[in-house]
Formats: sequence, C-alpha cells, structure tokens
Amino acid sequence: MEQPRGTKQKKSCQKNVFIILGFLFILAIITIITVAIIQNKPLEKNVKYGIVLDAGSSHTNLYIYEWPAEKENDTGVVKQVDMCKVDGPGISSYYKEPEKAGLSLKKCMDEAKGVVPENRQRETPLYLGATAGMRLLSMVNPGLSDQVLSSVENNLELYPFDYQGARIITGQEEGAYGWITINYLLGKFVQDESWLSFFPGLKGSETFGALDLGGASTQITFVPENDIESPDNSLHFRLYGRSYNVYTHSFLCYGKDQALQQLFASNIKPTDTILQDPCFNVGYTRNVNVTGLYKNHCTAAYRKSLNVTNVQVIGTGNHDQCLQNVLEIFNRSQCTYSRCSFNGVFQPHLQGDFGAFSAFFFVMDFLKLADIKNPKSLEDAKETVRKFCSRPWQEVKVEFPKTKEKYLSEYCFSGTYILSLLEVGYGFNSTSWDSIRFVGKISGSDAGWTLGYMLNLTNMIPAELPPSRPLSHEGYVALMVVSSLVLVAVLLIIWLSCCKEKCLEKGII
Ligand SMILES: Nc1nc2c(ncn2[C@@H]2O[C@H](COP(=O)(O)OP(=O)(O)O)[C@@H](O)[C@H]2O)c(=O)[nH]1
Ligand SMILES: [Ca+2]
Repeated sequence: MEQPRGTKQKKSCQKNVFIILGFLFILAIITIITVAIIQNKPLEKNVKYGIVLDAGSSHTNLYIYEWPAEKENDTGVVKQVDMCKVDGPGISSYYKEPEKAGLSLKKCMDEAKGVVPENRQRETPLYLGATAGMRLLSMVNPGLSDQVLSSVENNLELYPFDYQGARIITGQEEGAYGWITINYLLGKFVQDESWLSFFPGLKGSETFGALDLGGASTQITFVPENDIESPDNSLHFRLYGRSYNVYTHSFLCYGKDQALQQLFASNIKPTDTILQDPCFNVGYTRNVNVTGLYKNHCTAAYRKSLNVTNVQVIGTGNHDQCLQNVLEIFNRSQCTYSRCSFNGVFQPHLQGDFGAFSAFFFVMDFLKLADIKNPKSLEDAKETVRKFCSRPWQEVKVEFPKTKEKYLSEYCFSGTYILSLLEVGYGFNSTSWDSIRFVGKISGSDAGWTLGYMLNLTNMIPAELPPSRPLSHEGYVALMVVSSLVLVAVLLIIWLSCCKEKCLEKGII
C-alpha cells in the first residue's frame, strides 16, 4: 500500500538528518582521536643532567639531578634521580694521604657514568663542594687542604663529564643554597603575586626557613620580618620576579660531631683516664685518644695540658646533666645587637615555618620525633630524649641491632644537643616549635645545599618570571576539543530547528 506523499518525505527528511548526524558524530570522534594520538605521541625525552658531590665533614654524597631541557627555567622541574653514598670518611680525613681523597670517589663516579646517558655526559656539569670539615682543615693547615682538593680535582677530571671545579663553599653559601633547595622543592618561588592583590587576605606562598645540622657546622637561614642588623648575615636574592632579604648564619664547630668534641675537650681532666659522661647511655664505654684533641680549631679554646693519651668515656645516661654540659658551649653573655642567638651572633626574631634537615632529620627520625603527620610538641621531644638517655646501653643495642654503633651510641647526646640548639641557641619555644618540619627528602629529592648550588651555577633560577602562556598546553588542547564539540552541537541544533521549520512548512512533520 503506497504511503501518503507527506509520510514519504517525512521519512526521507529524517533519514537525511540521521545521515548528517552520523557523519558529524564520526567526524568529531575521528578529530578527537587524531588530536589525542598526535598530541600524546611520546616525545624523545630531551632531558639534561647535573652532578653535585657534597663533601661533608663526615662523608661525601653524590647527587644526580635531571630536568626537561625545554623547561629548565621553570620552577620545580629539576628532580633528583640518583644519590650515591661514598664509602669511607669525609675528604678532610685524608689529610695524611691526600691522594686517597680523589680515589675514594671512584665507586660513585662510576655509578654516575651508568646513570647519565653516554650522549649526555659531555654536557653534564659536575661540581664538588666541600663544607665544614675542609673549612676546619684549611684553617689548621691550608697546604694539606689544597693537596686534598687537588687529589679530588685530578680524579674528577678523568671522567667524561663537564667538570666545573672542586671548592670549599662558605658557611653562608651552605645556608643560602639549603634555603633555595627546600623552597624550590616546596614550590615557594613560583607564586605570581599579581593576581593575589585581588585577594588581600591571601598571602603569597611564604618561604620556609632552612635549618641544616652537619657534623662540623650548622646553618640557620630564613626571611625575617624585621631588619637584618649585621651585613655578614644578610643576603639579597631576586628569584622569579620576587626579591628576598634573607638572614643566614653558619656556626662553625656547632655541627653535632664538633659539638661533642667541644664537650670532651671541656670536661676531660688533665690526669683522669676515666670520664663519666651523662650524654651516653648507662653501660656504654668509648675509648677516646686525646693526643690530637686540642689541635682542632673547635677545641683549641679548651686547651689544657694532659698527662694522659687515652681516656675511657663511661655513660651515666642522665639527660638533665647532659643538658647542663651542652648548654656550656653556648655563650649567651655577650650581644652587641638588639638580639642574638649565641656567641654574640645577631639573629632576628624567628619567622614562619622551617624545614630542618640532614642530621636534624637523621636524629629526630630515629627518635620518632620527625613524623609530620603526627607532630610532637617540644615537651614531648624533651621527654622522649630523657627516656632514651636513661635506657641501658645493652637494651638499646639489642633493640637496634642494625643501627651503626657510631650513630646509635650518640643519639642521647645528639637528641639533647638538637633540643638545646633549637630552644636555647635559636630561641624556638613551645609555640614556635610547631613551625619546624624535620625533613629528609622533599618530593623525592634530598633536602640539602647541593640542589640550590647547582641551580645557581647553571643559572636555572631566573631573576624574573619567564614569560608564560595563559594556558598550559594540555589546557589549550582541552579547550579546543570542548569548543569544537560545542560548536558542532550548536550547528546541529540550528540545522535541526531550521530543518524542522522547513519540514513543518511542507507539512512533512
Ligand atoms: N644518625 C645518622 N647520622 C648520620 C647519617 N648520615 C650522616 N649522619 C651524620 O650527619 C652529619 C652529617 O654531617 P656532614 O654533612 O658530613 O658534615 P658538615 O660538613 O658539617 O655538613 C654527621 O654528624 C654524620 O655523622 C645517618 O644515616 N644517620
Ligand atoms: Ca652537610
């Protein structure tokens, strides 16, 4: 039975609509898939590398950093891809046989050759920075420290990297670069405050202060609210379009190992071969050779003539007495500024949050006082250290069989020293204690001066914000896809409505 004319036309109109709809839909899908495939085709990774050796007083660490070449001036793009702990002591310990200092780096340098692709090695900068151990050696015997550095230099030059030199960095540099590292990794440099001005309540991302505890020195660095009265402690940075007036001080001889040497030097009696020491657990004994004890810049002030060559240290495990001994090494009687930390050093009021790393982290992490998710108060920390000090050495050794005895035996002292340095030395109290984060790594990279050192020497932190597109690439593509879909939908609706009118006019529907 023939269908009425109107019905036939209606069907063919609908059929046309569906054909066009289908065509547009397939076109849109093909476009989106093509864009997605082309856009996400894995690009040949164009990455760059950098190597920094941290020659500390107690040991040397080698760090390898990697970043995308086309984004090197963006913030937060540099990642640590490898860390190698050099076997043996710090390079300053090789002063009697300097040629061994350079040779000691071989294992880690060979590892670096395995990490950095061969076709990148020639362009990969290689730096060695030595810290307080070498500062002390160069004070006592500059000739020997030069020999140690030449041995290091001669060995590092043999490798296929772009060798940029081995030098002793200053305490001020060590503090500054540690501050740059943690704020770079925390993303504190990127905030473009221009849009923040619309929300006066919103503060730009305030930088973190940096607290670094080594074996021979310790550094404190932060941006204070008030003026910095001593020029030696004042740094000015212009980073990513913002200016920073930074306070920093490095206390040579106040790393935890040299602080302990100061205690020994102060407490050892000229004729006693035994030293009862409250900073070590009960039952712990250590034999200390005191012949060279006063030859070190850090202990020279305590010099006394000794009639003994060896002293046996015997632990009595008393935190309060240990605290009394430790406080002796902080001189708080003289200050020519409006306020000081200790030893007459100017320090502004503490300001903001702080990242405490290196030995601050190693010790507080062991004592379970570094858990950011479960922060402990200053009182908790004191109680924890007091309890640990009072534990018998045998019990401690049984509970921590895998911990190096050198570290394990000194946690009572180190914990007491850290609390004294932070509270009495720097002035942290029960309230400001909560502003300290004990950190080992930030976003997978070790907190320390080496990353900041490399960023500075490779000019990867521009003074001004690099020009940036309003949208990220991904944002741009997403916007294009969405707008093309919207466009197709709008065209379709327009088409359908006018087609519907035509069909109505012709009486088709
Ligand atoms: N407990 C503990 N201490 C460590 C560890 N690694 C290094 N240390 C100590 O941390 C300090 C690191 O100091 P270092 O950077 O070598 O000296 P600097 O030249 O004064 O910065 C030393 O006192 C080391 O004994 C560790 O894994 N555990
Ligand atoms: Ca260090």
